Amino acid sequence: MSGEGLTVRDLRVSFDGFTAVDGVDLDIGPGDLRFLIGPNGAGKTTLVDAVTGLVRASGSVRFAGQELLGRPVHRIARLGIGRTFQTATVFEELTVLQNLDIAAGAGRGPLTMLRRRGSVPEPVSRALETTGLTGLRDRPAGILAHGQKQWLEIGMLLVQDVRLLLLDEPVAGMSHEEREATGELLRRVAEDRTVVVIEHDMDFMRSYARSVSVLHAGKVLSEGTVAEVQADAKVQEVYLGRAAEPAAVPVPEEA
Ligand SMILES: Nc1ncnc2c1ncn2[C@@H]1O[C@H](COP(=O)(O)OP(=O)(O)OP(=O)(O)O)[C@@H](O)[C@H]1O
Repeated sequence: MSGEGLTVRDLRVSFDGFTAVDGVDLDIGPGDLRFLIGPNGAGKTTLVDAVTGLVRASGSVRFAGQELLGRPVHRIARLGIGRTFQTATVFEELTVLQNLDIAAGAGRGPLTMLRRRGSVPEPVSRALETTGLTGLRDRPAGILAHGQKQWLEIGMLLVQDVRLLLLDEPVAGMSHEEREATGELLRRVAEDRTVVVIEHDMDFMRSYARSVSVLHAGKVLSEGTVAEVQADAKVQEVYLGRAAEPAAVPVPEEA
């Protein structure tokens, strides 16, 4: 495994006096596939918003030796940090290839993009292969299945050479097969990048997480391997107290 790690220290985000992220510390090593789980409103998305510059925060967030807090969104992106949202944002009327080419050109001038139009740049063909979309490269993104759109969005981060990917519920609404394919894709991506996944799907988390941080009320409640987190009485209490959300209950496997 290689790549850069993410270090978060005493991260705090407040909205009008309400503290959504309340002194979070995280050490996410290079090549980790870290899942952030926790009940609704725990602060998971706000934490990712803070890392990517979408909300103001205090504390420290360092990636690849650089402090991120205080930088504007585009400068954080330029450091190799990219995210997806719960709804895929691809250009539906353009082909898969065109979507990837535009993403790859995000950091290039229009002349460079014109010169390259005739051939498929190497990072784009690699992203097509990694995401399994090579056979669909000339189809409009609008006809892709839900899962394939999410993979395209991940591919758009890969062609930008994003080193830290932050993915918000990447398997929401996916079929069983799509979930498995996504898990395998994330494993491939994490071979040489750092991946952070916000997730409510506990089966998916159990199958693919290398490490887990459980957030609750803006704080890190528990952290470790899947087995360690599942065995943590504090985690069981938080989830088992939420009978209205049975899908979110991480029942210990060997209990
Ligand atoms: N822009 C905002 N203004 C005010 N409060 C906000 C804002 N964004 C988030 N919050 C609040 O901060 C808390 C954390 O929200 P956040 O979306 O980060 O939780 P989450 O763990 O991602 O939840 P979910 O799993 O439901 O997406 C919630 O109480 C939410 O209502």
